[in-house]
Amino acid sequence: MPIETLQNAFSELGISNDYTVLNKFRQYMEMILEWNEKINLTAITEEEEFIKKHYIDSVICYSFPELKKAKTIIDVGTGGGFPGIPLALLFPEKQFILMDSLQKRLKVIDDLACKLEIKNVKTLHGRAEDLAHAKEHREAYDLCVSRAVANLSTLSEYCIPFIKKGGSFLAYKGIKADEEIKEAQSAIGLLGGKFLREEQVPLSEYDLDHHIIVIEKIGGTPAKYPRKAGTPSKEPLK
Ligand SMILES: C[S@@+](CC[C@H](N)C(=O)[O-])C[C@H]1O[C@@H](n2cnc3c(N)ncnc32)[C@H](O)[C@@H]1O
Repeated sequence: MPIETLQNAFSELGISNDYTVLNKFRQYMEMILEWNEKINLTAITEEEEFIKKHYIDSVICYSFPELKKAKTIIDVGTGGGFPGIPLALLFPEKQFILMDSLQKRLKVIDDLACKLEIKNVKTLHGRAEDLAHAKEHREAYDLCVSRAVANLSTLSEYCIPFIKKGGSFLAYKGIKADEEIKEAQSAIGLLGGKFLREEQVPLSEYDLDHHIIVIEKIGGTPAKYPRKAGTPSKEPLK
C-alpha cells in the first residue's frame, strides 16, 4: 500500500501521521496522475515512486529552522506543485505562493487546491525574471524553495531577489550539489546571499540521494538582478 510508505517516512522525519492530512496527500496524488493523462505534469506515473520522489523528497526539510520560522514561502518553478503542495499540507498556518511560467500547470494546481480545500496556497503565473521585479513580490518572502528548475547560479538569480533580508533559500539538489555550490559561490554573493550549509537528510530505505543547499539572504539584491528573461539561463552569473 503506497500510502504506508509515506506514513513510515513521516514517522522517521518526526511528522505526525494525521489521517486527514494523509488523505489529502493521497487524493492530490490520484488527481495529479489523472490530470497527467491530459497535461504533462510529471514523468512519474507509478504511485510508490510518486510518493518517494515527489512527496518524501519535498518534505525532507520538515525540521529545518528556516522552514519552521517562515510565514510566507514562494516555490519557484513549482510545476505540478513540488515541493510547495506537500509543504503546504504539512504547514497549514503558513502562506505558500506557487509560481511557474507554464499557466496550464498552475490551473491544475488551482483546481486541485480548490477541490481539496488547501486554503494556504495561491498560484502565480510568470517568469521569475519578470516577477522578481514586481514591487509586491520583490524581497517579499521569508523563504524561497525550488526543485529541479536550473543550475544553482541561474536558480539563485531567479530566487534570491524574492527573499526578504534575513530570509532563506532552500535549493533542492542532487549528488552534484558540491560542484554547483563552487560554481555559484560568487553569483550568490552578488545577489545578496550567503551559502550557509548543505544538508543530506538520511532516510533508510528510500534511496533518495538528495541534498538541500541552504542560503541566507544577508543583503539587498542590486536592482539590475534578475537580468532580462532568458539571460540567467543563457549566461549564468560567474
Ligand atoms: C522540471 S520542472 C520541476 C517542477 C517541480 N519543481 C518539481 O520538482 O517537480 C521545472 C519547472 O520550472 C518552470 N520554470 C523554468 N524556468 C522558469 C522561470 N524562469 N520562471 C518560472 N518558472 C520556470 C517550468 O515551467 C517547469 O514547470
